[in-house]
Amino acid sequence: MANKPFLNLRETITGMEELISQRPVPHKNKHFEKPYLRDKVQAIYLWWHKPVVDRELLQSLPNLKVIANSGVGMDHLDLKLIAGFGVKMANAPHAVSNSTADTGMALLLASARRIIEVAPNVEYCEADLLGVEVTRATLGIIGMGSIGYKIALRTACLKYSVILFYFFFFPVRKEQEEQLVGATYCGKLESLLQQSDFVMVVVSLTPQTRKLIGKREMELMKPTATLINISRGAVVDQEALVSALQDGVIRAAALDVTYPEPLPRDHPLLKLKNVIITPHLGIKTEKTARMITEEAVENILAALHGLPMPNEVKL
Ligand SMILES: O=C(O)C(=O)CO
Repeated sequence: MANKPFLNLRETITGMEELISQRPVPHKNKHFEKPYLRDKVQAIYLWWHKPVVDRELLQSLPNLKVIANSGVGMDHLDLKLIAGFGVKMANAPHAVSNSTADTGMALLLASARRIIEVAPNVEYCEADLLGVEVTRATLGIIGMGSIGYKIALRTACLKYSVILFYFFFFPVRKEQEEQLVGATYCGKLESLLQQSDFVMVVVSLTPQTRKLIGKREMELMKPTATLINISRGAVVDQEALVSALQDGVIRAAALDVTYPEPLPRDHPLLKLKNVIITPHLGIKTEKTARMITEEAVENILAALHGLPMPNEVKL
């Protein structure tokens, strides 16, 4: 019962099936194979990146006013193209921050204590299964948006020394937030990589952040360091990562994101013991799904009523 309103909302906004017409409209988007009244559609709620928003779709919806994204990352969208059609765009940075930060911390702890590697082994722990300590470790967070901040908050009880590096997407320092979480701003990515025991990647994927962490950056990291990526797979150079993990350049990696998603079954990353890969779990909790929907509805209603949208993405 508790799920019902949420599902109804989602179907009402995304579900073009609800807008029945007798005119079948073929479209390469699965969501649009069913008949619907194109000229009635004023808003789209993108649920886990679907439907694909391309020129063909935008051209087919003459009254579309707003698109609300169900997450914070928007690398799957051509924002210029959307703006060119006069359509407003919103995302959901607040709703996603806690659950994504939890995913990052879960990966960090699981990797530090080799939980996934040893879990199937119910024999008593052998000396060679030693992990690394997280208390008083140095955590480098690359990207201090809403998720980076929540990660820093979570580390306070572990007495981490948190160092931060902002990337292009968040060029403005948030000194008050830094103070609140006791984080030290690090002016150079190189020095963050050199100092950190755990490096957490939380930046958006943009042309500037694609392969931000490559061979050179991994070589700057400590051989005992762990790389955790909860942003987008393409921010890390995966080929360089495979070599770095095979050659002991870094200790381990924990990835919630890869490219492609999912990885082909024979991908070398899936064969390495010092890697944890989860299937882009980031925001996937029931509560977050509801909150994202609420945030999307708020934005959509604001746009349709000509009010300022709380999370408008401005180009
Ligand atoms: O919010 C997003 O875009 C995410 O992918 C979180 O995992």
